[in-house]
Amino acid sequence: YRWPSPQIDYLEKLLYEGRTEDPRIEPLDFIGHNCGTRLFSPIAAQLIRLAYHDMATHNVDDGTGGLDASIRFEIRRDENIGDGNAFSLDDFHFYTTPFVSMADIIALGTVLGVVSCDGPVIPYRGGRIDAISAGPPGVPQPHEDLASHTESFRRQGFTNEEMIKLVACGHTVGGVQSKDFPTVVSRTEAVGVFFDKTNVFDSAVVTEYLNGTIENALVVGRNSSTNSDARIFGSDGNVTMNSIAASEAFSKACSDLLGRMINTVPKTVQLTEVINPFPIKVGKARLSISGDGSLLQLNVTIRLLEANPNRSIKLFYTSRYTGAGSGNPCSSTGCSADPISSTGITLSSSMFTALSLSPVKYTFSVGIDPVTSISRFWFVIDGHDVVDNEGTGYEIPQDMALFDAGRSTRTRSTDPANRSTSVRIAVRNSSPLPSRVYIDTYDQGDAQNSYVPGLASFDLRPDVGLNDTVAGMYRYYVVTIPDPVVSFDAHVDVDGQTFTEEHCLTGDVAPKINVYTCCDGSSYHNFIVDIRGAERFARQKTMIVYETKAE
Ligand code: HEM
Repeated sequence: YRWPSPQIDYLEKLLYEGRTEDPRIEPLDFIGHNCGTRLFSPIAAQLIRLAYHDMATHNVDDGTGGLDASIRFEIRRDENIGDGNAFSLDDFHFYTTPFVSMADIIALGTVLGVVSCDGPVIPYRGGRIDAISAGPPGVPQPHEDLASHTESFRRQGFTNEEMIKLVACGHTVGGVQSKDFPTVVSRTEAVGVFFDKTNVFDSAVVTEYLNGTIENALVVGRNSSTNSDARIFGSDGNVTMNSIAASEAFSKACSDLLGRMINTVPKTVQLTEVINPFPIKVGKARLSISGDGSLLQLNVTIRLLEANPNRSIKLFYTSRYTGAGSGNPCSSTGCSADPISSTGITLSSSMFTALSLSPVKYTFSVGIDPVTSISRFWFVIDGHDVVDNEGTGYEIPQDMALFDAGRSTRTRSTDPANRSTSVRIAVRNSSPLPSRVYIDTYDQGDAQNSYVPGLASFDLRPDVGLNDTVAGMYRYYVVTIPDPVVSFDAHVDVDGQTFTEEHCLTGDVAPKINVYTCCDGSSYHNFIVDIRGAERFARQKTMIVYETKAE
């Protein structure tokens, strides 16, 4: 890894901080937080089941199928019955990007789901590629016999012993619902029956099975033909179940096997290395134009894994253009700036809690002389520790095309079809003038189109109403794009060269959403005020959501 890597940077943040940079989108790790439930079962259970059902069509013989989000096209099959699957897909699609697939998010959902129910930390790799159509059927069903289950798991790449363990690991949270499986749990009997008596990720499903107190409807259900867990768990005389009865053995087995499950991918897919929390994480660097139009402004964050109230941290940068016009280039030691707060913000998330980490994030917002601009930056901690991207510094690749979220606007409407964003790009004056200013947009699709992302391209025109800012050094270009667009790459073609600003978020467009987190951030008391894009939050019953007028 070397900064910047959009894919790894994004996945690391989503995994460990539990959120994206888009202020409209609920943190991913809030979804199943504290093993919270949705309808009948823990949300975590719904996320894990979705990942298994997506993976279960893998064929180890020819290396096809696996965790590839083909479930997007298979969701209406009988073998995928259950609202949890559809809800989970809908949860996940908000987190895809042009460089992170739905399959990667489905896999990440299992890791976060298990941790949110106090289960083990499963090592996570990225790089999955989404299928573009349905795969063959093949999710095991409870009425099938042991031979067909054994063969089904063999095809998925698991031995008999691994099958027993994987089913126990899956069936430690959640249960069977009568509305989905009325022959297993009668509708008049109950809404559903949980697999074990604890609502956490633990070995109770194993111990209750071994000591005969289990109520799991797939073990002691009223219909013996659908007691698939009983057949599987007992298939080797309980040898395997006994081997994972102790909690450490259960945790270890589940971390390994659920890890194998999410890493079961088509043979053409190359996964990344395991993504561990970065000891030092530099966020995305954004160069924009200050509110009063007089300066360039660099916004960037640095996250350190350990809290230290006595730490001092400074950002240094070098000029892009030296001796140009009236500007004052930085000296050879660089210009310097302090963070907005010297104490930083302590982060909390499901993963950081599971790993006993309390990282601190420092935010820098640095005004920069537009004449000399900026080419690279680095940090110095406590006056001596230099953090400089292995010697090269953190590069600002270009200052020709800058997304100006503050001067872009977004229409408000309760009707999604009437919402749009007017995107403004500040383009640095050049000779010759740019031949083309355009954006490549990305939207995450929706349930109607099986969450297939939408890609489009829009040309911008000079914005005559808003021109010549930053001492006449930048000109604005504008285009209005439809609402589903969540991100775009902005390009400026000048004299045979293309300058690009990547992964700009329409969610950054003013008026801003402020997410105020009450209490310690680990509870559900989140108040979202001054919200744009309220539709993003409509499903979240645990939050108070309201919309205020534009500032
Ligand atoms: C022979 C293999 C399997 C069979 C026959 C089977 C069957 C079932 C059935 C009938 C349900 C109830 C679903 C509902 O009521 O909507 C269920 C739930 C569940 N299964 Fe499996 N399953 C198998 C293997 C697995 C595996 C390997 C995993 C994951 C590692 C898994 C994870 C889950 C989870 C987490 C739930 C609970 C979902 C919830 O409560 O919302 N299952 N399974």
